[in-house]
Amino acid sequence: MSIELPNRPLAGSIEDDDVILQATGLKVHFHLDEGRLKSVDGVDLLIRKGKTLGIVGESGCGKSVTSQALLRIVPKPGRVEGEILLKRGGGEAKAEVVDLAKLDGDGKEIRSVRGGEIAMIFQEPMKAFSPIHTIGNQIMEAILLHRTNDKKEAREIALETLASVGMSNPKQRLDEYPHQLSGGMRQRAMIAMALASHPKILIADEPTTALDVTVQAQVLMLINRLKEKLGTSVVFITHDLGVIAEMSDEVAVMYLGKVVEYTDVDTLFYGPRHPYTKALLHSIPSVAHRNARLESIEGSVPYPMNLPAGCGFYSRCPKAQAGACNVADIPLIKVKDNHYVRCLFAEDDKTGGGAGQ
Ligand SMILES: Nc1ncnc2c1ncn2[C@@H]1O[C@H](COP(=O)(O)OP(=O)(O)OP(=O)(O)O)[C@@H](O)[C@H]1O
Repeated sequence: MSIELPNRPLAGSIEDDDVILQATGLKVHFHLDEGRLKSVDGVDLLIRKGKTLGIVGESGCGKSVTSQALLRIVPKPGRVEGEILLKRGGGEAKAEVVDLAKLDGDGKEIRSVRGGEIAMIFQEPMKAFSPIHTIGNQIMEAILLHRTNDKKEAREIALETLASVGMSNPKQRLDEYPHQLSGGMRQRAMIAMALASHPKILIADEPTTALDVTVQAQVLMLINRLKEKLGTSVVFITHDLGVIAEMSDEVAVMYLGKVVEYTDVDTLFYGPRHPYTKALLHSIPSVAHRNARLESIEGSVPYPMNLPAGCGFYSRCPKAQAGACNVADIPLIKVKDNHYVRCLFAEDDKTGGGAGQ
């Protein structure tokens, strides 16, 4: 497939060696009887080799639908538009760039990408497993599909993978059913299944939200360790900025279907520019300000249908100016190298006001 390479809305593109996926102008609109629901509305993302891109924002801002779009598993009547350029192959052969947005969502090619180049883990592992097959058979199925035709070898790889995610008694687990495992162990088994096919990209959508704090910390550590060892790129989706700090190299802050701030993790915490990012940061407890009152962001994320013109954060923003912010869509503005902000006043405030202030 020949593809015209896009311009560079962010610091880099699929032409760069370290970029494995580039989404440009990604939209997911649900065409409902009541109107068009714009869940994702013009998102640009870069996934770099061996790095973690964190996607953060409140409930309903479009994080999960963005990840569904990357795998082309958006439920009907959702429609994916824009470009999702993925490098496939590599190694001996030259990598081929494929636009996942143009593929048939049920076709052979996207099915080989799912669980091949890109794997996904969710909050609820029961969604990933069939209750009627053993853990071993399900992990082996992924291996037989993407790595080897030899059943004996596939069983050995499944065993190794289960051991590598810290599963106790991995040999016994192979023959157990998902309901026989604890929540934390099921999460590990799902990570093993996702990694068994050696994906280039692992998408983790709130994988630890349902776990207790200790198990959560173990699973996060495990993902970071495996990322280092295997060089996997990770897209980590969460509403929790503490988790973002621990996991991410770069961060996209989403609000109402759009990326409102995009930068490296240090800049996000120590020099945020978007009023929404600042509000999010002020709503988490910090060790330095343990006694300070926590601010919550007033109001809620509007429903993404029949939205008025202008900035999506207008109705909740302390800096909003009528006649400026509510007139036309606000572009993502580059404020410095690898720091992009969707706010007309991003350049005014160079002091940041983040977690370190
Ligand atoms: N299948 C669907 N049909 C119609 N609307 C949907 C569908 N899935 C999501 N939406 C809507 O799209 C918007 C974005 O949803 P999404 O699940 O991506 O948000 P999110 O940021 O992941 O939130 P959460 O953290 O609660 O999962 C929401 O307004 C949601 O109601």
